[in-house]
Amino acid sequence: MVSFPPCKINLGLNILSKRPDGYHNLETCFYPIPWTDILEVIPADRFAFTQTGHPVPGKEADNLCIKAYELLRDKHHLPAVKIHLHKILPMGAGLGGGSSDAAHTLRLLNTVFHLQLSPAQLAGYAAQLGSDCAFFTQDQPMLGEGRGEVLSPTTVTLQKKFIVLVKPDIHVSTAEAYAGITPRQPEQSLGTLLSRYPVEAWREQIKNDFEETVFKKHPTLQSVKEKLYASGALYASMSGSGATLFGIFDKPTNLQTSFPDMTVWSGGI
Ligand SMILES: C[C@](O)(CO)[C@H](O)COP(=O)(O)OP(=O)(O)OC[C@H]1O[C@@H](n2ccc(N)nc2=O)[C@H](O)[C@@H]1O
Ligand SMILES: Nc1ncnc2c1ncn2[C@@H]1O[C@H](COP(=O)(O)OP(=O)(O)OP(=O)(O)O)[C@@H](O)[C@H]1O
Repeated sequence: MVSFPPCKINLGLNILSKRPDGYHNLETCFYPIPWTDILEVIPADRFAFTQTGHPVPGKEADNLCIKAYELLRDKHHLPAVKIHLHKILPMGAGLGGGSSDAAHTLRLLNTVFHLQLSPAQLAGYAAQLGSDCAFFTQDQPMLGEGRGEVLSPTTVTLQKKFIVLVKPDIHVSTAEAYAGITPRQPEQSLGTLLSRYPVEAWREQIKNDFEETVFKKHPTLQSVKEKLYASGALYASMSGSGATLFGIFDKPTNLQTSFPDMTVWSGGI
């Protein structure tokens, strides 16, 4: 069985406090974007993992698809499978591609082997694989709290809008980005702000707390954001801990020629 793990953008990202377990409490709105990897899981005589497309850095055994399989195999006595991942999404990009692959491996295993795991059980397993993973057990925008795994529905919608993602050739480590932050409680919750204002007004209201320190270290990212606004974006921001910037537009917009040496994706929602 095949699935298409999508990526996400973060509409706003407030880092609220540091936790005793070393993670940070945050609030964000995860929004799914239909730019995807391709993932196949089929029953097999022996376990095998193959991978094409962009090479995934690190040891193969650390691939989140394998970690996801091992997690469910140990709990539910799964038979062997063959997993194939075709990697399209940029990595270390703030788009959560690896997290999505992990969650979609769980979802495929649930379906292929009729495990009948509930959405809550799937989200619980996913959260063991990474803070962003639980979100990808859902297919709609969600508010994320806790370390990102406490999810609740939101009415925020970007329907009929167009998104441009720009990924410069810069890598930002998530752990390092968190280490550069001084957490603080915002005056108004992100959920309230997102529902109260139209996209055009978010520029003054909604922010990503990582931008200040990450932009200081990589000024190119600030200039990409400015160029997105200059190109007509209603709202532009960095996603996650970077380095992808996104712009939300009223009409189809293709900016590859504006960012010739960067990876650009654009599409409707
Ligand atoms: C930046 C975001 O993408 C926003 O959605 C996420 O918070 C990152 O989530 P993720 O990549 O799934 O993160 P994990 O793999 O769980 O953690 C990577 C590292 O990021 C830091 N981390 C992550 C999430 C969180 N709420 N607080 C943290 O401090 C920790 O140092 C952790 O060791
Ligand atoms: N299936 C996978 N796809 C991508 N990366 C993977 C995968 N499995 C493990 N990884 C490791 O995870 C790292 C981060 O990948 P990912 O695509 O999740 O980054 P990201 O978009 O920055 O995530 P986030 O938004 O959570 O910060 C990679 O550099 C790689 O070493």
